[in-house]
Amino acid sequence: MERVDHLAHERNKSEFDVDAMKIVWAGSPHAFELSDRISKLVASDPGFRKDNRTMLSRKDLFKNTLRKAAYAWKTIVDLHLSEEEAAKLRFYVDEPAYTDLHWGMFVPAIKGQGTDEQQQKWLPLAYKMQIIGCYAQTELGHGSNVQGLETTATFDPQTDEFIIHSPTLTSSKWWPGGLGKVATHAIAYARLIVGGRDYGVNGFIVQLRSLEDHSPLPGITVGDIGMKFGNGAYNTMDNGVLQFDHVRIPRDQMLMRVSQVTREGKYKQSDVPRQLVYGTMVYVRQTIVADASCALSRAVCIATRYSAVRRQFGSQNGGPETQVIDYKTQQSRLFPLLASAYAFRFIGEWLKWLYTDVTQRLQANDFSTLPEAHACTAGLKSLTTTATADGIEECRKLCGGHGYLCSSGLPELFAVYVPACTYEGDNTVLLLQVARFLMKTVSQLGVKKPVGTIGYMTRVDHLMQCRCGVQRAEDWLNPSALLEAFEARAARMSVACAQNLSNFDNPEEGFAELSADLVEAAVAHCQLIIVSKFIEKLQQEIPGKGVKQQLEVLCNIYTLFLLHKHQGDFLSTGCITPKHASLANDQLRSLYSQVRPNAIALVDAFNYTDHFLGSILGCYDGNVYPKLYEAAWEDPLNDSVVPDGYHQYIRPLLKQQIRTARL
Ligand SMILES: CC(C)(COP(=O)(O)OP(=O)(O)OC[C@H]1O[C@@H](n2cnc3c(N)ncnc32)[C@H](O)[C@@H]1OP(=O)(O)O)[C@@H](O)C(=O)NCCC(=O)NCCSC(=O)CCCC(=O)O
Ligand SMILES: Cc1cc2nc3c(=O)[nH]c(=O)nc-3n(C[C@H](O)[C@H](O)[C@H](O)COP(=O)(O)OP(=O)(O)OC[C@H]3O[C@@H](n4cnc5c(N)ncnc54)[C@H](O)[C@@H]3O)c2cc1C
Repeated sequence: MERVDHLAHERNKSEFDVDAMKIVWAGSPHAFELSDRISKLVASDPGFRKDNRTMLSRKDLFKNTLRKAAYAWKTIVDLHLSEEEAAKLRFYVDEPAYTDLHWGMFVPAIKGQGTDEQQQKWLPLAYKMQIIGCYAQTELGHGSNVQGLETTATFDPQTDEFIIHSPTLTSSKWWPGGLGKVATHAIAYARLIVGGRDYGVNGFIVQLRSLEDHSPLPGITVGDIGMKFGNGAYNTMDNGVLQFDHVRIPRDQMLMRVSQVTREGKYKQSDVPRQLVYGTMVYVRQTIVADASCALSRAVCIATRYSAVRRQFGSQNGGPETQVIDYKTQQSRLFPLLASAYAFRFIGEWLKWLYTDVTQRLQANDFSTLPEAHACTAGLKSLTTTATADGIEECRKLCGGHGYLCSSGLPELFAVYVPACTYEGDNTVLLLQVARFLMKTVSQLGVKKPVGTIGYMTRVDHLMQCRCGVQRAEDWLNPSALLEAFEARAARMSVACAQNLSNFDNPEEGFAELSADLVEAAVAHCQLIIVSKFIEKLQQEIPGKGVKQQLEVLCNIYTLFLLHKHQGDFLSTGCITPKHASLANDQLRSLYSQVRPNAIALVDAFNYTDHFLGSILGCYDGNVYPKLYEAAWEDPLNDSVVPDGYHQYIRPLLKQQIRTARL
């Protein structure tokens, strides 16, 4: 049967080179080729089928995930895939699994916190998957408060071992992915006790299960913590519970890059900052920012394509009804999300650069940029995951009733994504870290020159009193006007918090009292980072017909949408007047019209296969209705026309004879 492209008329409207945009989205021609090849490989292999996920019981679902993970590994080995290709393959398999924690946290923790000898011993085993690791930090009683962890690692000088112990119920490890049913080893975080003294939390490599029969080793109690939110979704992951009963490990299984315990039982601190114990979290937060654009763009792709297919109202003289994408309300909800997906893509790229830079500096014993890297990764992780989780849910609503069907892909995408607001640092807790960094910067103004993303604070005197020069709606397209408004807002909110804080005798009490305002100041600062990096990106040369123009439109939409949404901040800090706000809104409306003919091509540029999207509403050819109709009949409930339970529960009801006055 000939395949009809129901969105061809939309694709013909586009005003830019989609293939060139695909390369910008991927990051480079190499990255594009890699993604394109591996995504097609996964999509064409029935071994990676995922359309039945939401209908499986937890046990079947989990076993199927184990099968897929093993199959993915076999594919990687058989095809001799490189590390980069293997990571892409796991990404396109698109199913949370123990391997995420093995590759994403266990390996990086050993790399970041292990000594050279420890890396040489453990990494080859991990790379070959002869051991499978997880990252066991969080406990039943404490997740955010890492310093409050209760598990102990007590040095025994007699045997040259650490005794790992869970002294209370609340000290049980709780949540680590891969721990529940799979991991053979964990990086367990525990309080280091040497000679009766508590040296704070450190990482230890602990074997949990036998490498012969997978049974827990003596002293280890381990299991899964139970069903989580949504069908399918994150239930493919075995988040686990773990208790240690005086488990002994050799001394050299303490990760010793940051601090060491000698054979004689002496504690020694390296000359690297103690905060490096938290280094794995900085790394993972950076990857979460990069992933946010993937999840959001996926939802946006589904909602945009479906909005062009779906028609409601507005038919005249028997002509077709209006495509819902033509409603300004639909555009004002959808296009800022499209723009955010691009903005997050570029901020993810930039953050990766920042992370690489800080890692190289750390290796050369330059620790100066670590606080900024921590603030950026924490703040941007918080901002992008919150916006993405909210954005996916908005996309579901943008798809009306059909968005609520699992076959739209959106419920599962939301359920998989939403814990990103919590894991790897609760989003509010992380913004408070940014706020601490901001307050420290303001308090040191005049003493220490702010640099990098906080560099705008060098112009604080100007930013505190500058006036917005916008006179016509088009003036809002001027990057300097936009940047100055965002810088002034961020600076004024931080300075106001610092001034309020100075009224408290006890700074910690003040910080707690003002924490809601501090979080808002942190948001303003992080939004400024995203806006300024998007603008910087556009100062580079970007090849391809019309590509740069499209990105300029998206950058302006992202920025003016934020200004519109947070106009309370801009107005109350006096950065803009109501007139400026209204001009920004006029400009935003006109930008929506400019993006409209290009909307489908802009989501095509993500280059997602139908397999990866996993959505009938978002399929490339837009042939939504026949596919929805067919899929309904695939549901196991439709296996028989008369449902199981009819004879037990429906027929007796229909046949009952009740004689009462009322009935
Ligand atoms: C909230 C904090 C940051 C607070 O820690 P604290 O020790 O009380 O810190 P403090 O006194 O405020 O600060 C001490 C100091 O440490 C700095 N700092 C804090 N974190 C980092 C870091 N990551 N890198 C570099 N520096 C860091 C702070 O800025 C402070 O610096 P300062 O003293 O001001 O110079 C921390 O404990 C934390 O990170 N909590 C969140 C826990 C978390 O993220 N857990 C992740 C578990 S793994 C996971 O969820 C896996 C995800 C699963 C998946 O991907 O599938
Ligand atoms: C799906 C999933 C996977 C996970 N995987 C892992 C893993 O592999 N390994 C691992 O070790 N952990 C893992 N975790 C645990 C995760 O890192 C923690 O849940 C997370 O860090 C949040 O900590 P918490 O649960 O203690 O939240 P809490 O800190 O108890 O948060 C509860 C509420 O208190 C607020 N709050 C807390 N502290 C403050 C404060 N100082 N000021 C103001 N408000 C505050 C928070 O904002 C939140 O609203 C996972 C969690 C999930 C959901």
